[in-house]
Parts: sequence; structure tokens; C-alpha cells
Amino acid sequence: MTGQVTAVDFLKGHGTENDFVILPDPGVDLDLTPELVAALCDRRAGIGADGVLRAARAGDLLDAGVLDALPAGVRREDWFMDYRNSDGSIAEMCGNGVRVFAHFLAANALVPGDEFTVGSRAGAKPVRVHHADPETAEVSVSMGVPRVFGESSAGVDGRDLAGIAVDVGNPHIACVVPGLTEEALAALDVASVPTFDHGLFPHGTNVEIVTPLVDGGVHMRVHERGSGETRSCGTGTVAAAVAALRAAGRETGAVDVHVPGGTVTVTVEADGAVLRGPSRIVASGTARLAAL
Ligand SMILES: N[C@@H](CCC[C@H](N)C(=O)O)C(=O)O
Repeated sequence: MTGQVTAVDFLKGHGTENDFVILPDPGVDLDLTPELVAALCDRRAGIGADGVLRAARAGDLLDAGVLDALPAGVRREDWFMDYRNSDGSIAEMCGNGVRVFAHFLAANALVPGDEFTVGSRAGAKPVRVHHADPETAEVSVSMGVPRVFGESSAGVDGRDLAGIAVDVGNPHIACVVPGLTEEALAALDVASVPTFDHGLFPHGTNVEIVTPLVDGGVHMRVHERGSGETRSCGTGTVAAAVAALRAAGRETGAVDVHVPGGTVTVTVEADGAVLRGPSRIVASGTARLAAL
């Protein structure tokens, strides 16, 4: 349909500086090709973002062929976060993105209250909007039960870092590095593409480097699948919290995860993890597709 669409309204938002182009598209008029996504996310020739969040009802995305089926627990009437990485690839889930998506819905009165479900390719994600105005919000997302599915390592800045594989709806290897300080973490080259076991991660993975748990907190940096190094990764903070708790001999607890773009709190319980953090919507406008 994009051939008939020459301009599209958008909003720009972020969760701890993991930033997104929000595309309200209730009619599913946009043919959201990888090329269009990459052009929108281009920080020079486009709007610039780590990813795109298209907003439409799940049933309408299904009827338009964007979804092959409704993911587990997702109803036709649910607003669905059609997430894309900045390289145009599709990912199952985006934790910072769900907070920004929920903020957009609440601030525009598109949902009846403060607690509702957002659909994602990783299934239904219950959210609670603690506060929302057009510019700022505080949101909690029930992220499901993180699944640890192995031990492995990642090559980062010439170092081989031991980590655990964690499924948060999308794949992660979270590397808690003994003795790593916040300053030493900040000095690492995380922009270069890390190496990892493609047998364990046949569809790629997000790579988190994490300091050990101290006083209920960790510091984390991330190289994301499909977006490169970002200032934050919500699903990554969940993987980091799980890994840091396990490294400290624990299975549950609340962890403040400090990322370059801010801080979120991940609470891990036996029945699932909850990600709580801020959302900001900083701009709105019209994207002129012929110029991209
Ligand atoms: N930044 C997101 C994760 C986005 C998807 C990830 N890059 C992947 O490909 O799995 C988040 O906040 O979780």
C-alpha cells in the first residue's frame, strides 16, 4: 500500500534513550518493508531511531497478511506493537518499545484505562501505566517468564566473556563479568559486532555486558541484534537481571539496571519478570516518503 501512501504521521519517543519512530496505522495502509524501516531509522537521511513501532489492531494486521496468526494470548481487538529493528528486521519483542507504545495508547485515549494488554510477536504483554501525559509516562510491563537455555560466551572488544542464553521472547546472551566496574564497562568497545555461537543462536542474538550485582543494582551495555549498540534494551535488562541474580546465587529479586540512557527496575519472580521504567514522547510530525 505504501505505493499509494506518500506521507505518514509519526511520533518520536524513547525508553531510557532506546528510541523509536511510532507509526499509528489503524488502517494498515503502510507496506512496512525493510527498506522503508531502514530509511525511517537512518539518523542522517531519515528521522533516526533504533526501531519502528507500528500501531494497529492485531486482527487488522492478521487480515492484511502482516501476521500469519495471532500470537499466544493476543486477541483481534488488542493493539499490536508491530516492532522492527533499525536494519528492517523483525524482532519478537521490545521491552522499552512496549513502554513507549503503551504511553502512546494511554496519552491518546486509545485504551479504556491504565491497565491493558499490548500484543506482540512474543505474545500478550500486560501493561500498567502508572502515569502518562502527552510527553512523559511511567509504565510497568509483564514480560513473561525468562527462559535460560544454556551457557555460552560472546566475543566483545577482544575478550571472550562467559554468559547465559536467555529467551525473553527474543534471544539474549547476558554476560556478567566478575570484577567489572562501571568505569571499565564504559571503556569497552561495544559498537563492534560481537561474536557468539550461531549454533545456539541460529537467528542471531542481543549481547549484554553486565557488572556484578551490588546493592541491588547492575550496570549494563548492549549490542542489539538488528540495531547495533543502543543506549538501552528493555528485554536485555531482563536478561541482565536474571543473569546477575543467578551469578549471586539467587533466582528472584528486584534489580535496578543502569544503562547509558537511564535506569529501569526489573523484578524477577518465579511466575515472571516485570520491567518498570520511563517513557518519553519527544516529537510528532509527518514523514514524506518520497524523500526517504
Ligand atoms: N531494544 C529492544 C529490543 C529490540 C529487539 C532486539 N534488537 C532483537 O532483535 O531481539 C528492547 O527494548 O527490548
